[in-house]
Amino acid sequence: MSMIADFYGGKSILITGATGFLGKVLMEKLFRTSPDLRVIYILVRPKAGQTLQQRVFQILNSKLFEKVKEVCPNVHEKIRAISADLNQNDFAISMQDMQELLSYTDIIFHCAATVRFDDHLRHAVQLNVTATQQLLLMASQMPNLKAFIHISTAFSNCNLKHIDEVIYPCPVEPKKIIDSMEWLDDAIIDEITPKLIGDRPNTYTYTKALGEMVVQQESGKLNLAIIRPSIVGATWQEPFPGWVDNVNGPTGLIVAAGKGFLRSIRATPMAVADLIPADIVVNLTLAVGWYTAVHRPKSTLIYHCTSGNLNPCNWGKMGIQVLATFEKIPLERAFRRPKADFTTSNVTTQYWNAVSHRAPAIIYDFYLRLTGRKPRMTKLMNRLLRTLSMLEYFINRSWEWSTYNTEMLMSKLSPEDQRVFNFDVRQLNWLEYIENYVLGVKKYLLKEDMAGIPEAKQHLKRLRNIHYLFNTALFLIAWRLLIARSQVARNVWFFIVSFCYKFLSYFRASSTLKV
Ligand SMILES: CCCCCCCCCCCCCCCCCCCCCCCC(=O)SCCNC(=O)CCNC(=O)[C@H](O)C(C)(C)COP(=O)(O)OP(=O)(O)OC[C@H]1O[C@@H](n2cnc3c(N)ncnc32)[C@H](O)[C@@H]1OP(=O)(O)O
Ligand SMILES: NC(=O)C1=CN([C@@H]2O[C@H](COP(=O)(O)OP(=O)(O)OC[C@H]3O[C@@H](n4cnc5c(N)ncnc54)[C@H](OP(=O)(O)O)[C@@H]3O)[C@@H](O)[C@H]2O)C=CC1
Repeated sequence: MSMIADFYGGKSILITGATGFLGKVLMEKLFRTSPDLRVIYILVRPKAGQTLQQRVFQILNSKLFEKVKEVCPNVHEKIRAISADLNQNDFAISMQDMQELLSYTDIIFHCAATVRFDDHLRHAVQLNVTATQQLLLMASQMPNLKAFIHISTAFSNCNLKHIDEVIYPCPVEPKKIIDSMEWLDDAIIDEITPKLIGDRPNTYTYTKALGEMVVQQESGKLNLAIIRPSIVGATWQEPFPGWVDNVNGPTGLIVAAGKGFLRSIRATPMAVADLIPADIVVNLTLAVGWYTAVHRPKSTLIYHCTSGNLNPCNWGKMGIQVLATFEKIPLERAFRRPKADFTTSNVTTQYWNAVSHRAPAIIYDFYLRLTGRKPRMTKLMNRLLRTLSMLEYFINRSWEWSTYNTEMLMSKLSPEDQRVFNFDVRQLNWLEYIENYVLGVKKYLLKEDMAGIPEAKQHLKRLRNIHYLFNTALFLIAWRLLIARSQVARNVWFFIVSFCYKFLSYFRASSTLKV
């Protein structure tokens, strides 16, 4: 009997960010392990021409929710999508919906955020700080609320090397930042952004740190906890291995490597790749929700959901395994063969960017133009290089996160809960996980059919032949130009030709003698 699953039975749960990567895995696990929960309220905005209902329908009918439908056939009735935009005052929730949320909510999981690294500070503050503050205000008016779980990031303090499960204050109070965003114009915000974020690499990590401070300021009144996952990757085991549906973090680079766009990346192979599977994050989150509501710790506990100190893997090992998997199971219609390497200096990075990224893109676009098609590769490559430059900060450093609270919580779980809500990253086999991750990228993100593997391998063989042909042609042209211009090259060429001629004459003469 799982105490955690039992706890969520009959409860009304509010999830923000339920349409996101982590939110969907969280919802799936809740429905699968506690099908008798009362309702899950999700705050959703209409997006990309889809209504709320269409968005929910699409999620529930996706591969991710296949198992849920077996254990909870009436899942459609248990999900209540509430129209909300976290950028608006009171989230633009109708009075009636607001009343329902305030009256019934038992637990809140706050996952919504902007995870873009390059977001304008005003927008990042609005979503990651102001919206958190507003949600806390709403929470304080909920008579039945038992726990508020805030999802932050292990990188909110990435300006430090060793990070404990505590809140590190930012120099400027979040309230002051929120106020200033209301009256400062964009130009001034742009000017002060580097000063405000200080030694953090982007507005994302900075605003997530401010969000934590906002949560801490409410800790006297509410029963709160903060979860800090590191780099969230595809699922490890549940509902099945390798599930992933967006390109954030390493996923996009795995796609780019598999399609042959990514040939070199500035990374430190020995740096710790602090990846954490999405299902581990979700299991910890649900265990924290239970523990916070039932045991009501005296202070707001912070839980690091990281892998580095318990079961470290490095980027070198990860990269090699990604490429090894693509050897066996290639992606379809690759641009070039998957073959990438790590570089460590700025000079070599610039060199390989020019030779391995920009030059092939220019040549391919030239070919597209010649064949009457629209060039697109240079644009795509520029975007990839921009993305690489944004991610580089995280793949050239290592951090140490202490995990006392997470380990303490593990020890409080019954053996059954440790099994059903397993967040023990020590049990994870990295090579197996990465292989499943790559497979998941192919199947669930790119929706490629496994039956297409022989054709994909054939395509890679063709690319290899084109590569050899191209290199030979390039060499011959270069050589021809060289001997036209240099006496030394002509002498070398004369020497090689006469040597070959003599060798052939000798070979012919000796074979004639034998006869
Ligand atoms: C020895 C052998 C070596 C072999 C090596 C080869 C193997 C390679 C695999 C291993 C590589 C490991 C790399 C690890 C990278 C680690 C990242 C760590 C990040 C840690 C952050 C902390 C965790 C968090 O808390 S937050 C969650 C993470 N958030 C993000 O990841 C968001 C990042 N994305 C952005 O901020 C933006 O998308 C940005 C700024 C990168 C680009 O913005 P832009 O406006 O230019 O474009 P978009 O419209 O957003 O997208 C354009 C285009 O790019 C695609 N794309 C987006 N993100 C990625 C990505 N991560 N990788 C690749 N491609 C990406 C996107 O889909 C769009 O494509 P279209 O085709 O145009 O639609
Ligand atoms: N992915 C990762 O590697 C990590 C993530 N985290 C944290 O985990 C949480 C979830 O991240 P993840 O699932 O990856 O992110 P996603 O980008 O996949 O999801 C973000 C969610 O927030 C919602 N959202 C954004 N803006 C609004 C808005 N204005 N109104 C309503 N909803 C909005 C999105 O809705 P919509 O679908 O409408 O856009 C989406 O559901 C975040 O707090 C993030 O900081 C922490 C560490 C690592």
